[in-house]
Amino acid sequence: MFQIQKVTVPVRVIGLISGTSVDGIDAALVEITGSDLDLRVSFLAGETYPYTPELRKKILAIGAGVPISMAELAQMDDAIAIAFAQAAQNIQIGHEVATLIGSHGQTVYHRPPLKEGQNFQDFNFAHSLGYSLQLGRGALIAHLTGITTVSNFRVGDINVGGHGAPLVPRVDAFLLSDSVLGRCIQNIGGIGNVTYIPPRGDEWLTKIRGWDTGPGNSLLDLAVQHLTDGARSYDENGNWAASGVPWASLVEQWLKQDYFHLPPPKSTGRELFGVAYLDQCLRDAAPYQLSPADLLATLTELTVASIAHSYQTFLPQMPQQVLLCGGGSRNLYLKERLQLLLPSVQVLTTDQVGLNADFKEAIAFAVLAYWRQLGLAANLPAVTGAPREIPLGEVHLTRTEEKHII
Ligand SMILES: Nc1ncnc2c1ncn2[C@@H]1O[C@H](COP(=O)(O)OP(=O)(O)OP(=O)(O)O)[C@@H](O)[C@H]1O
Ligand SMILES: CC(=O)N[C@H]1[C@@H]2OC[C@@H](O2)[C@@H](O)[C@@H]1O[C@H](C)C(=O)O
Repeated sequence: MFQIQKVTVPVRVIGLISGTSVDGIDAALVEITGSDLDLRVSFLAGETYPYTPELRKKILAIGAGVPISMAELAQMDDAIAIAFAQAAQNIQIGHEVATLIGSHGQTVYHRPPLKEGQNFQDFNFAHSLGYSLQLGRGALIAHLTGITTVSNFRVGDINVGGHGAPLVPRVDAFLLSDSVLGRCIQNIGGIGNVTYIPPRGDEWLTKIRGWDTGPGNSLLDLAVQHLTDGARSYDENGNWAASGVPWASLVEQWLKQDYFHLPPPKSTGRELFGVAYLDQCLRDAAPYQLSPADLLATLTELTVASIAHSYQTFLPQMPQQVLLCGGGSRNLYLKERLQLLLPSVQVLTTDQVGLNADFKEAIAFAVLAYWRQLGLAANLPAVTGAPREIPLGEVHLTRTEEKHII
């Protein structure tokens, strides 16, 4: 069985994730040494492998609540695992083979745990556990690639009462902290999420915070698809939105929504910020007869205003820097608007401090798998709401490794 001993020799790991944008599988091949403050990741390759249009359509459909049979669910689980295994094979071309895969899989459903006083189907389960389902089973990825695969990272945190998300903050802490500067690492994928990292010092790890800020690109992408009858899937560089003007009173109205006022720990998904949410936004905007560009500028403003508002409301103090990552970090208009709303803060991307902004999540799941093999904790209780730190992920051995155990 593959096991990491004292890690001074780099371990070659593949990280795989498809996020809430469902745009394809991000694969990163990295070499890792160390464990916490000495953690070092060297990025060897990164690539996004798009899903086939049929598979993407099915994933979006079940995510939007279209009912399917158990047999179809099992088929989807395997179809996604096959696509992930293929991505793992492709990313290794031209490199020495990896010894470990960390696969997040594809989230198709996420229900955060209930907070005290919230109702669920007429019953008040004060401590009801959350539920999060990622498809693309790790066992099949290990079977097809011949590489030990760690998957299903969220369930361990959820089983002890946490949200199971976000999980990247602990990795952010060790790869992106600074001895002097306070930083927010802001991912803008389909959903936005933040990691607040105070300068390294006494008890700094316990002072880290993180939560899902709300919509990232999800509403923007859906609006672009709606406005172009599906001809375009996103607004490249935010150019279309940049030609419009945000409608302040609508943003103000939308910011009253409960999620933005819920204190952390909190997590969300397309279940909330999806098609039905955009439909409501379109109904709210109808009386103003906004041009398509104004609508996109207004939705962009909701994303940046929800980020800025959550920092101002929930952070112990404002950071000196915000480091953007995820696809939304490429939206120049969004970046410009965020800088305007946070004038005292320097808005950069993680690329500018040496960590690839497009593949940071894939890199993080490589690190989480590596930590799992070392038996190290992966969650941060202050972020997920779990009562304690625990190692996360299920380890799937290859067939050869299994025979060796028998
Ligand atoms: N050049 C660009 N200009 C504007 N937007 C972009 C650009 N490139 C990517 N995006 C946006 O980023 C999205 C994809 O982001 P990303 O891959 O980080 O999301 P994800 O990982 O699926 O989501 P999550 O982090 O919520 O799981 C695209 O759907 C698009 O909206
Ligand atoms: C349930 C789920 O898949 N959540 C994702 C999603 O995408 C962004 C945000 O919502 C974050 O909470 C999380 O992903 C990242 C990788 C995380 O766990 O840190």
